[in-house]
Amino acid sequence: MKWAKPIIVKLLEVLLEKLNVKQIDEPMKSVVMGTLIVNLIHYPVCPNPELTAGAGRHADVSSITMLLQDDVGGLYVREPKGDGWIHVPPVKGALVINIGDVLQIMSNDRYKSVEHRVIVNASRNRVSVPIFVNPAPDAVFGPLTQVLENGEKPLYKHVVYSDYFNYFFSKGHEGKQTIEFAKL
Ligand SMILES: O=C(O)CCC(=O)C(=O)O
Ligand SMILES: [Fe+2]
Repeated sequence: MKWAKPIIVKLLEVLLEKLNVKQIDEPMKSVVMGTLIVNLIHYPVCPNPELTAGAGRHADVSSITMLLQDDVGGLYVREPKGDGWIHVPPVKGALVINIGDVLQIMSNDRYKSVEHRVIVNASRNRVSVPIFVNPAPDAVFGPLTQVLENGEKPLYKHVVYSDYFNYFFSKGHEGKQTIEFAKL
């Protein structure tokens, strides 16, 4: 986490600057990076990948997710337009950065969280290490005043992060459905 944190801060600074947030102060920090969670995921080899849920289609409930994947592959993101899936090929030394629902909501849809899924491999085990950059559980987030200052209509209400998180885990993965929880 020591090496990851400065990269996370830099990425968030750049993304938030485009939303007119000049500096990430303590309250903003608690919203965009109040909780950092590292997962170590093992996808066992499976002779019939099409019969197995590696990771069902979902969008992350993070502000951003930073993912290190090994060289097996199997991560797919939804095509921006259409129903297809695009493989995210492993690139040695590269990290995959996902936008999560929290940034989509805060940006009032300027940024879009990416729907993704994982298909397991028929001949090799796969390991991935995502870092979820989440709000603190008690942080309240919604469309930023900086984004709405020109009279733009908010598309989302303000929600407590733990409510959003619990809603996500209360049901199966169903693509980008979770964000409906915060829709106005
Ligand atoms: O294993 C991966 O590549 C992605 C995992 C994932 O999407 C998740 O844990 O939210
Ligand atoms: Fe994910």
